[in-house]
Amino acid sequence: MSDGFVWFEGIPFPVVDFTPEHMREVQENFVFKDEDVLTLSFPKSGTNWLIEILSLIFSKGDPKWVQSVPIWERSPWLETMYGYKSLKDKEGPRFITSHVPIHLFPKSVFKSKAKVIYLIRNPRDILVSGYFFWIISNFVKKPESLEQYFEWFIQGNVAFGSWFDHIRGWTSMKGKENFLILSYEELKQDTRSAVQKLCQFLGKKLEPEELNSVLKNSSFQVMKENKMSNYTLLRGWLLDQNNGSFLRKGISGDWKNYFTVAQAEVFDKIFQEKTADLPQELFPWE
Ligand SMILES: Nc1ncnc2c1ncn2[C@@H]1O[C@H](COP(=O)(O)O)[C@@H](OP(=O)(O)O)[C@H]1O
Ligand SMILES: CCc1ccc(OS(=O)(=O)O)cc1
Repeated sequence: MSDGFVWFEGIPFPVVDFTPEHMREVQENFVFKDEDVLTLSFPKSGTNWLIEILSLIFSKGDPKWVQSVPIWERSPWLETMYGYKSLKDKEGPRFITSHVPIHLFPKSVFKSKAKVIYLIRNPRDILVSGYFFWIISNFVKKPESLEQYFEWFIQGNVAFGSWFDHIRGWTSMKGKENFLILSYEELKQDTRSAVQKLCQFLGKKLEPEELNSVLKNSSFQVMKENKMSNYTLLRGWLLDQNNGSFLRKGISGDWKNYFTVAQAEVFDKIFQEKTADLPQELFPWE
């Protein structure tokens, strides 16, 4: 640890439960199984919403599991020491979460038939969401202002590095049979259709009332009140005791309330430069 991050291969990671040695161990030794379901994202893309939906799909809409087991135990965060320990010898199908960029990820995933879901979100909303989350967190460098965090974000000096590199890396898997790209925006716009798409990808069939229960129990309001999913259990340790909320607004386009006109222009320019050669259908918000 040096400046509020742990650095591994030139990329900043959180300081709690991460070490470079451990990151190397995960990269070299974690073995994926064909039955695994892997949620991948850049932080603040709606990762925990997707985990809640997956938990409910596999429970056929029964909320018992999401109401009794913390979200980080249901789909542990692979690159943390805690997550790796709980996952590596676990029997049966596993839910696994990761924010690691593709070039530092365990190679075994590319040989397995594990179902991989990459969640993407407008990076402007990720930036704003990240700013409000990291200022109430105690495990990454805290920005002093949104202006400062804006600079860090476009330079890639935030937890897990550059959003642009992250999506370029992972979306190169587009088209593989076991790889699904889903956006926060499509989840928000038509949650029912997005959940049906997930079910199809996962080979799961839900009855209409089971689907309704998935939608109800993964809704923003219900998740915000579920202490197994709203991260209030970590208050006073990884999160500030009284400030802010993990489930903050849960909307698309909130960046418009925070970016100045100049920041919006700078971001547009960088976005265009860095994504010009990528399939534009990856970015449904543009
Ligand atoms: N059920 C839900 N519906 C909509 N957004 C949700 C949600 N659960 C979490 N989110 C949003 O997802 C973001 C967190 O993402 P992650 O899980 O990757 O850290 C937060 O965004 P905001 O800060 O914009 O509200 C949070 O509010
Ligand atoms: C407090 C542990 C925690 C919770 C949620 C996080 O968000 S994200 O998964 O990185 O987007 C990070 C850490």
